[in-house]
Amino acid sequence: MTMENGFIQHALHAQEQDSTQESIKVQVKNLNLFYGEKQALNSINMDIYTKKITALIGPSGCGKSTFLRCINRMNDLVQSCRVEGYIGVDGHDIYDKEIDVVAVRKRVGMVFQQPNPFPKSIYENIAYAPIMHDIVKKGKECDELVERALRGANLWDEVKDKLKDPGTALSGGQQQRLCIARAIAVEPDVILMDEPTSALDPISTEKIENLMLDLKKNYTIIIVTHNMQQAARIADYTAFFHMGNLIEYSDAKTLFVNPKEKKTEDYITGRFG
Ligand SMILES: Nc1ncnc2c1ncn2[C@@H]1O[C@H](COP(=O)(O)OP(=O)(O)OP(=O)(O)O)[C@@H](O)[C@H]1O
Repeated sequence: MTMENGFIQHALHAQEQDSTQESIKVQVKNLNLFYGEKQALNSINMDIYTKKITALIGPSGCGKSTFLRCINRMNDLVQSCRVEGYIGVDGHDIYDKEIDVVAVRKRVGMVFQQPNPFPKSIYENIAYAPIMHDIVKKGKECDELVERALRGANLWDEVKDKLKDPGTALSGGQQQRLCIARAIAVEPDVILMDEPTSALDPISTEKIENLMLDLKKNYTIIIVTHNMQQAARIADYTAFFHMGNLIEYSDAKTLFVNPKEKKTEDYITGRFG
């Protein structure tokens, strides 16, 4: 079965399931990651739930971004990196030798810390990947998709009259929403966000946070953030990492209000980090 077919079958199956139950979108089992000799992730086990926001928090260098990048195989681009263990997206092992990495990255999109629009027009920033992946043809169909993605990222009203302007001419916050529009244009299931607001002012940050709350109606979102207030504001689930270990993972309220582990408590109360 191809990954695409598998995803469709899973989606149909998911519709048949009780919608009040949490379903697992990403399953991580015994994940170990090495950069050369150095182990950066130690035996991580984690179920990430469908259409929820999961925040990854922890002190600098604890492995949050490394873990995030495993979920769409971005670490493949790091030569010294070796991954052991299992990551399933909708039950498909994304590290399976047969799997198409391009299909994985289409299902699992990514938004980075620094907004990184292509040096192309606003329109082309959105249209490029869907045309490349044969999701739409040029013309009306593509115009509609561009509008849909920009509306989905709460950017349409601000850019609808200047779609031919360069994406790089937008403000930082608008550029980040353009990158989110670009990510959703290929209709992913999961969106990974690596500190998506850390380069933005408070007003742009609030817009992105509100956008994330909108997006989780349709997508599973996993976000790395240094900002614990942000995690507390938007996350349904939160995972606390420390020195490559997953120390505690639970619904966000429990983790912030009633953590089980002393290390978590020390971190969230600012005793280290
Ligand atoms: N490309 C790489 N090559 C070698 N080591 C790396 C690489 N990327 C990360 N590391 C190391 O892996 C560990 C985890 O780094 P990572 O960037 O995942 O942490 P982080 O929790 O996201 O940190 P920060 O919050 O500062 O971004 C660190 O010790 C880091 O130095």
